[in-house]
Amino acid sequence: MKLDVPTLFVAVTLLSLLTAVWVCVMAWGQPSREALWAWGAALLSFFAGNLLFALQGHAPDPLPLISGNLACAASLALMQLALWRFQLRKGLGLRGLLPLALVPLFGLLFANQQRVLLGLFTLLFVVQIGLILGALLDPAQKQHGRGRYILLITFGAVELMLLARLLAVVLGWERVGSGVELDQWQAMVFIATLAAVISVTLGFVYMIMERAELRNFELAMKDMLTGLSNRRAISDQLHAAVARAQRQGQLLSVLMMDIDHFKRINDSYGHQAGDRVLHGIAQTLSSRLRAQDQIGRFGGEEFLVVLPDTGLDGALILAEALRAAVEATPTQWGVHSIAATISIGVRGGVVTGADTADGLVGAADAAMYQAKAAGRNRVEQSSR
Ligand SMILES: Nc1nc2c(ncn2[C@@H]2O[C@H](COP(=O)(O)OP(=O)(O)OP(=O)(O)O)[C@@H](O)[C@H]2O)c(=O)[nH]1
Repeated sequence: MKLDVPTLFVAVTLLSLLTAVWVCVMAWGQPSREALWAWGAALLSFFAGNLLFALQGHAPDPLPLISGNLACAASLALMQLALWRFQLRKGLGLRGLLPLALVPLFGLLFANQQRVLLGLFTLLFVVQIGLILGALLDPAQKQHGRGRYILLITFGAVELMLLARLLAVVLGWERVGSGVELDQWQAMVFIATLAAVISVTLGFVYMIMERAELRNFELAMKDMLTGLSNRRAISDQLHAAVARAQRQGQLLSVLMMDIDHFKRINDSYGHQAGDRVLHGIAQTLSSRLRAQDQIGRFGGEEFLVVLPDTGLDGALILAEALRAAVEATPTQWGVHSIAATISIGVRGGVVTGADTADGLVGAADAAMYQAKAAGRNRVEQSSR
């Protein structure tokens, strides 16, 4: 394959500029705009690097080499910054930009030794990409999604290529020319670099889209105060559980619970303290449920628990354990320790074809009101 190097250069340069501009446009008004702007700046820096490398032969050596590598190091530093911003880490400080100072320093020290310069710049990029890979693999970050895998695979491949190049330079296999003319081999490296830049950009944009999607899903299905499923989500889960239990003739229990005298807590300690109590009780309840059980905030201070494969006896035992756990776990609010109790209504047993999700909730709700009437902080079962 014969590559027309000047045409290739124009294509690659234009494409990198266009990608940079579109990423900056995409950043407009986005919640993750800081990260996207940093990424856009990284692409612009990569574009500038291409232009500077092209000055080889037209500007005194090793100026194009040093300035081009400086722009590439800046591009990697900005990608690292973008990732840091995406991961919401506290400030990158000047650490991420430190490697940039090394480029002119190497240039001054080894101006006439192209091989040493090439080796040092390659080593610098290996370290920079290593830091990016480290951030992507950091177990302290809750990371998942396909975008991250695209970044890991691409940066991983580039890191291997750079390590191979470093070895070739050290062993003297890599031909270090005057750099005046781009040869076919350099043109291939050029294309591979552009492909990698486009690939990591797609991965990064995809990561941001995945996060926005997750956030929308959480807003639609989660109760923001307690972190539990909201009314819509727990109702959907109950409908699905009822349909499954009816199909398979299985047991299903439903618990409706309500915090006792919650108004008094709000009136005595304030609404914020009430919110904290709600959150604390939600934690106490959800930490005691099995993985297959579902819990949601059904109303202001009401929770609904759905227990698949559970008959009345098992549900009553669990309800009593939950009641006792809430009673034994007061919420700390400043110097105050706020005690709270809950009343629970239980409806459990085999689900028949005549049962509906609303009917089960109504029965558990009626039992819960019996518990209130009988003195609160207790469990009652439905007679229906
Ligand atoms: N802090 C806070 N309070 C809430 C929230 N949602 C509902 N409430 C309050 O919960 C209280 C419920 O009061 P009531 O329905 O009278 O019931 P209660 O005081 O718990 O009394 P019983 O249920 O009869 O034991 C009201 O004061 C609501 O304002 C919330 O998200 N945060």
